[in-house]
Amino acid sequence: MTEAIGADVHVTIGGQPAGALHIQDVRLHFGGVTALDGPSFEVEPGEICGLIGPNGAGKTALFNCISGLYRPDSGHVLLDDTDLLARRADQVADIGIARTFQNLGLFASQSVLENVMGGAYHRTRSGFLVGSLGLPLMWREERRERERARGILDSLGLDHLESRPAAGLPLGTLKRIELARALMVRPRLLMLDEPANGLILEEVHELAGLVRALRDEHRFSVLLIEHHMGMVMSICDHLVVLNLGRKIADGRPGEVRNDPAVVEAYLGGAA
Ligand SMILES: Nc1ncnc2c1ncn2[C@@H]1O[C@H](COP(=O)(O)OP(=O)(O)OP(=O)(O)O)[C@@H](O)[C@H]1O
Repeated sequence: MTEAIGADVHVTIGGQPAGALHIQDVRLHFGGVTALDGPSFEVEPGEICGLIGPNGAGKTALFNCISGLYRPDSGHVLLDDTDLLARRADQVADIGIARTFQNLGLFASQSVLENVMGGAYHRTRSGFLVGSLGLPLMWREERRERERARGILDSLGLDHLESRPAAGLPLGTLKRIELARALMVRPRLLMLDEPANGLILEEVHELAGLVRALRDEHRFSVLLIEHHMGMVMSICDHLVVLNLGRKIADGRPGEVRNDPAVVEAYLGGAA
């Protein structure tokens, strides 16, 4: 079980204005497989946009294009006016893009605090390893980020776990640790890849409330891949539906929910 989190979450993550994400005609092939067949859409600053669709629709492929892990064959991906396709995966955090992974990206043997601090690695001039050699500037950087990580853990009700290794902690707790690590980026756009996967219903409700509370307080934009329709419908302002690499719907959740193409491609199949 995860600890109860109220809707009133206060986290010191530092303010950066939310970014608008522009996806324009993105195409990506793997040999003969078309992963992305030209979807275009916008995520407005501060909105929670759900990216849904059946298995193999291209959702994770698009996440990987945004976060620099895949290079599309053509198209444009921008955060405000910054061209993300000109950046490497290790550079996108610098402009305020944070993501979580479908299968968790935590280091099992590291402590919870070390895992969360890893989210700020890009911010330090040296990296924490050099800092541990004792150079004063690096040491101050590390201490500053350590305090920020502690503040975020505290706000998410995880502070009592900071010295524990990630290994062996319940899945719901690990998901929140990953979220804490993403917050260390001071996100302008937070990308969540199936955060509810594997959680029990009560944990999904808690997570949904937490994501919305964080967005309400910090006004970052959220792009959410999620198969759990209860979570999607309860927190998304906007939905984009992919099927076979193409966008088949784009609009408010209530409208998209009843779109015949969506019912046919995805929601109907899941019902
Ligand atoms: N690295 C890769 N190599 C080859 N094919 C890939 C690769 N990544 C994705 N694909 C293919 O691209 C298509 C889209 O996959 P993707 O993982 O983006 O779907 P998805 O919508 O995230 O599905 P799911 O909901 O199951 O996670 C699929 O046909 C997949 O097999």
